Amino acid sequence: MNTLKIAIQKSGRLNEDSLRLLRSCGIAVDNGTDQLKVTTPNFPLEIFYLRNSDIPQYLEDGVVDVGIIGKNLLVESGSNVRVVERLGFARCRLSLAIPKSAVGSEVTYFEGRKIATSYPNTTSAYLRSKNVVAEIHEISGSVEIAPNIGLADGICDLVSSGSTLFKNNLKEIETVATSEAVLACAPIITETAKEILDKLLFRIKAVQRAKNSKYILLNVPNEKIAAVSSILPVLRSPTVLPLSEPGWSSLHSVIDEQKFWDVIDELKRAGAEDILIVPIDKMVL
Ligand SMILES: Nc1ncnc2c1ncn2[C@@H]1O[C@H](COP(=O)(O)OP(=O)(O)OP(=O)(O)O)[C@@H](O)[C@H]1O
Ligand SMILES: O=P(O)(O)OC[C@H]1O[C@H](OP(=O)(O)OP(=O)(O)O)[C@H](O)[C@@H]1O
Ligand SMILES: [Mg+2]
Repeated sequence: MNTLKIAIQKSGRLNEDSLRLLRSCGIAVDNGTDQLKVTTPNFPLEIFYLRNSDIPQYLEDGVVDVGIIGKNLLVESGSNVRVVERLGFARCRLSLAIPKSAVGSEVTYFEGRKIATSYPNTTSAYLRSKNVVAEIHEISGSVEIAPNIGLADGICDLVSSGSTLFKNNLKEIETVATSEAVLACAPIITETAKEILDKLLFRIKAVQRAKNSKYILLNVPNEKIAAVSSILPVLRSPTVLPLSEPGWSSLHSVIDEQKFWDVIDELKRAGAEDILIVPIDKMVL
């Protein structure tokens, strides 16, 4: 069958955002609560709903062509798998943490001590790179509890808001790696799968670009158009349309949302009024 086989986490932190991404690419997706393998009616995809931790191996073996997983897991599995696109969700970091009451603020704290983690390979590589010799105690979940029950002197685990560390009386001392969800590709895929992947990537990029950009409309007196335009961090020169009120124009353009906040005060000082910022659904350049 001429399809691209894609692995998605069956349930957990990546599931919802992965499905949302495919849907925002115009692909009709079933949520996979009953079936572990579904095809999509309006795009040549075969979706495999799998355990997150199994996806790197399925990719490496070529059972699936691509998969959405956390970069942290790819690094840990050491698999020969290519990242083809960063997806910007499930952002977190793998960090070292120790009890709040412990004296120490860096990795050397762990010299000759015991560290609990679900990421033994990444953790030992980091300790090696820092010339620290520590004992690694591997556990598969609820790692933050380990120091409190005397299982280890500290941990190396994923942190996002930091609330799990806080609740367990731990303090973060060093970031080992940062992570986000990525689209990863098997070492070898067929030409047909590659063509479908290119189409999927084209859509994903259009969606990602749109997410970070906003459509901006503002009114400005004609004599201030040049000044306002020079401040706007836009893709190209803005569209200028006359208002029915003589001497005034409306400026339209696309801007990076973050940059907009940096220049808002300057824009107002230069004469911009009635500023509207509108979301963009898709953006093809
Ligand atoms: N607190 C967090 N904030 C943001 N992203 C996170 C967080 N915790 C984990 N992640 C990311 O989400 C991925 C999936 O985590 P999740 O806890 O859903 O699955 P899991 O328990 O690791 O795997 P499995 O599906 O095999 O049970 C992780 O590999 C990581 O990339
Ligand atoms: O910094 P925070 O926002 O508190 O998030 C960090 C927590 O999230 C993850 O666990 P998860 O909730 O996925 O539980 P799990 O160990 O069962 O996978 C991670 O292992 C941390 O425990
Ligand atoms: Mg988890």
